[in-house]
Amino acid sequence: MQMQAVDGEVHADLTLDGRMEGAPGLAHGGAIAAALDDLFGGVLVLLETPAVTARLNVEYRLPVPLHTPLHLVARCTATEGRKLHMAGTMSAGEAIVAEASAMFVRVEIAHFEASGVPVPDAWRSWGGAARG
Ligand SMILES: CCCCCCCC/C=C\CCCCCCCC(=O)SCCNC(=O)CCNC(=O)[C@H](O)C(C)(C)COP(=O)(O)OP(=O)(O)OC[C@H]1O[C@@H](n2cnc3c(N)ncnc32)[C@H](O)[C@@H]1OP(=O)(O)O
Repeated sequence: MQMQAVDGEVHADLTLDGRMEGAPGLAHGGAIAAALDDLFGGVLVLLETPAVTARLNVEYRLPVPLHTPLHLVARCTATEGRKLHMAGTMSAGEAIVAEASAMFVRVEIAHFEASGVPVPDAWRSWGGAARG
């Protein structure tokens, strides 16, 4: 998913296809949640903060059709120690089809390095969990 930073928010355009089908012709709720969670990952890049999803809440407002352009927007609404609160929307045209809120928790880069797969070099200059 291609993301763009606009005025402190992260925007993305996405069209879901048959691989993301739930009910016939409609997007699977898990795909909608994954897209919004991924977008919150983009907010972390904007903030240069390594963190992970601790809690994700999705409100499914309308069925999401496949093969239809969707617009997603996310931002960080508050920080509280290691906790980052996120909010985002997915829209089809003028209609908001899903809204998400999430709590991320800042971690050290070592959290990701534990997988054994190298992290991007840029992440090493970011502030980790110790940052206030
Ligand atoms: C991931 C990318 C990051 C870098 C950015 C690059 C972006 C690149 C762009 C795009 C790439 C794609 C990026 C995708 C993005 C999606 C993100 C994911 O999918 S992340 C995978 C799913 N999430 C996990 O795997 C977490 C698993 N959980 C943990 O590792 C731990 O539980 C962790 C770190 C969340 C907390 O563990 P503790 O031991 O470090 O800290 P404790 O003391 O337990 O919690 C700290 C505070 O948070 C609260 N807390 C923790 N979990 C909570 C929960 N589930 N609900 C409510 N509060 C919770 C606690 O009560 C505590 O609060 P008090 O400080 O006491 O006030």
